[in-house]
Amino acid sequence: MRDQVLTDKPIVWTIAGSDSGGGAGIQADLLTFCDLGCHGCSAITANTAQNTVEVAAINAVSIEVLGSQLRALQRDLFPAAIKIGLLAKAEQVLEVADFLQKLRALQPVPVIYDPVAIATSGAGLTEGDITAEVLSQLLPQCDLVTPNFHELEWLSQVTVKDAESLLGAARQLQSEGGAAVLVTGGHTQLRLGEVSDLLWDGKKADWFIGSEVSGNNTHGTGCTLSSAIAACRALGYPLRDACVVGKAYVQRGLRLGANTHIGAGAGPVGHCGWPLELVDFPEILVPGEARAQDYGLGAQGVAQPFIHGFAEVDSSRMGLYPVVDTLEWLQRLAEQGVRTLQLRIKNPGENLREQIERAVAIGRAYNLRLFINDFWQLAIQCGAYGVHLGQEDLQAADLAAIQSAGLRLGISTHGFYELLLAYRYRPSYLAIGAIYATNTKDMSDQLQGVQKLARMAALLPDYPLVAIGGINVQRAGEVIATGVGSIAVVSAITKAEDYKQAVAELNALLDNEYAEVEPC
Ligand SMILES: Cc1ncc(COP(=O)(O)OP(=O)(O)O)c(N)n1
Ligand SMILES: Cc1ncsc1CCOP(=O)(O)O
Ligand SMILES: [Mg+2]
Repeated sequence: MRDQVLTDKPIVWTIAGSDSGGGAGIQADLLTFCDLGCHGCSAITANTAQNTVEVAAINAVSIEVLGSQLRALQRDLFPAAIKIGLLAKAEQVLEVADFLQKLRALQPVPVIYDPVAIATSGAGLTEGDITAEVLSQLLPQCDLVTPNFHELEWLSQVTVKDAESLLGAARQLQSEGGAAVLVTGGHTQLRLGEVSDLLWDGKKADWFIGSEVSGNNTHGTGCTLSSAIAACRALGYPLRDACVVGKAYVQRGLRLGANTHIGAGAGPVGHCGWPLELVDFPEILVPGEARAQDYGLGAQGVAQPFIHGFAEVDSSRMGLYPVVDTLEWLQRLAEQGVRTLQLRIKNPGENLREQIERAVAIGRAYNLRLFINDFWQLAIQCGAYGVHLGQEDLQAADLAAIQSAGLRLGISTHGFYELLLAYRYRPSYLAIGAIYATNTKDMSDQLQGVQKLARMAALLPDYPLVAIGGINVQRAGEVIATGVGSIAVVSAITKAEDYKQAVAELNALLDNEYAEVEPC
């Protein structure tokens, strides 16, 4: 069992400077990798002499020393992701860029670069200027670069004075090197009390809004953030999920580490395990909300006013939730006592309205929680119990109309980022998928797995959550154990040899879990 756990750990490298004070650099990176379930390896670029109040020396290593570490790692410990921190001179930048180019030709590896070059005091940390080498050689080998405001100004050559110029600088940097840009807001607040990061990936801008934590233990936050993002990428999380979890990990370290006393100056940020509490996660800014203007999102055309708070479902545990495409299935399953159902018609004929009207009538007759997938206008017109919408539908649908008609709203999500984004609308439930591979719909690039589901479900313990995708009688137990109150299934019922037995077995698993959670 122990071996199994160890071999399952993804390998993450940090190419960075050692901080003799133990708060930043390699030391912070390895603590982060370990906390987030990865095996950390290191290639040291400089043996810095520092404590919590001063950087006394940098002590860059030679190209030979740096290169020999990288080559030794490559021979035996191929990385699932790489974090780069302090590169102390131009030759090091070129050595690492060249190495990465060859390594990534063998196999794609996500690379996250935290451009550490200026200390908080303003002192340069490099021997000479490395700007040209970073821009022309290193950034093209990186997937993400995580500058703070000063580093953004340095690399983009754009003066940052507000949200608009910040986005302009991020766009400039991204277009230059090709890497996505996450601008960290720890040093400058655009809104009082908020510490917000901007992600620009070349297509879309996202603001992740965190709340300020009072306290002086902030040393190593940039290193920790970029390492946490690298760890999450190694775990297979897409970029946005990795950024959101990384920010939450740092926030948790700031919050729980605020009262430790280490050194006379800025103490190290805490390393406190996987973030499982919603309080540490950023809010994702939604266009149309009041503060969007302060983050430069006010001028983007006519944003839909931000609508939140939809009619509630009567229980956070909606239980077994079959998703079916005919009225016959609705009728059959209602007769079996199933209470939560969805009508999901993907090839509508001319009688769509009539089908929805009849579905609503069945729903009323059996007192169902019946959700209509996609067709929200017809659902409103027919007086349905609720509608289910995907992420893309959120932009197109008239949420105000759904809300004012009193319909419940369920929203699909595929990871932390979408979960947090959809949660801002306070829908009636949030669906998470696909948990496993499924033949019902191509979800191959959006598989979540049970461990990630459990981590997402932990954030919203009392909120109605639905898991979907590849769930069957064999797998339902471990899904229900994550704490979700509902499992949505298609083929486990519609393709079952005996659908009545499938309903009974899935219900028994749900009842069993609920009985264990709720003492009578
Ligand atoms: C309960 C539940 N969860 C997710 C989905 C998927 O909805 P969506 O993302 O809109 O995709 P389609 O179902 O329209 O293909 C769902 N239908 N139900
Ligand atoms: C509609 C949908 N959305 C995410 S997975 C999925 C299909 C689930 O079907 P099955 O239960 O047969 O895997
Ligand atoms: Mg849909």
